[in-house]
Amino acid sequence: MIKIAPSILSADFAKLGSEIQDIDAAGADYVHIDAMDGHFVPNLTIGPLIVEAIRPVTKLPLDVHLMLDNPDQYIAEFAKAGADIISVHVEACTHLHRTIQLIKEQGVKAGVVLNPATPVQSVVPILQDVDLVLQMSVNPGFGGQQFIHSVLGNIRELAAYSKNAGYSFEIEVDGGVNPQTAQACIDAGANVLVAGSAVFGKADRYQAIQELRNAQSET
Ligand SMILES: O=C(CO)[C@H](O)[C@H](O)COP(=O)(O)O
Ligand SMILES: [Fe+2]
Repeated sequence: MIKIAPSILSADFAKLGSEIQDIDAAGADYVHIDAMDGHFVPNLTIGPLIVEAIRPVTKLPLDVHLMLDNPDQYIAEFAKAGADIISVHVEACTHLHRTIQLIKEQGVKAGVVLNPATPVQSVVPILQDVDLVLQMSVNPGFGGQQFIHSVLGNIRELAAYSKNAGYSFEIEVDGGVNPQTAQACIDAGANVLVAGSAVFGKADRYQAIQELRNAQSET
């Protein structure tokens, strides 16, 4: 079962509540929320205040992607605001096990994120502790970028690990996912597709989500 996580980075922020209700009614599985600090990535976006405002609007799991230099400092706040999944970049964590433990202590699911140039080896020691691995398929910071095809090798590698006993993590891919690139992601072993412009950029969100979810069977 392929899950679709529309990224609200491409939503109309002037009517964020109704944008989220729209993708909820259209069959989205998660609401993907990109928190950026202007340090780890060259953009500033969403903080816990917005997550708190979104929480009553939907029952969908809030999938929070932290692109912050010091994620430990904000994990409790995002959890308190209503996050269901919190993912941190391996490149931003000096003590990764401690950070993943901190997320779990808040009673939420924990994910680890890899940039396109980060080797899978860097997250292997944490795979038994995480609920989700998020493979970036663009360099983080902005929506609407081109999918980097070399990450498919990483997804295949992660999928091979996920079949081993003791591992139960989802494989999520984020950046440049559209009906053309989704198929390769699914075939490589991803089961959660993040899509910003490919969902919020379309007038018919139901059709956009269906096209992504069914990408595998289109061949
Ligand atoms: O984490 C992100 C960017 O750092 C976003 O989730 C991602 O870029 C989604 O946008 P799009 O599908 O338009 O590429
Ligand atoms: Fe993201």
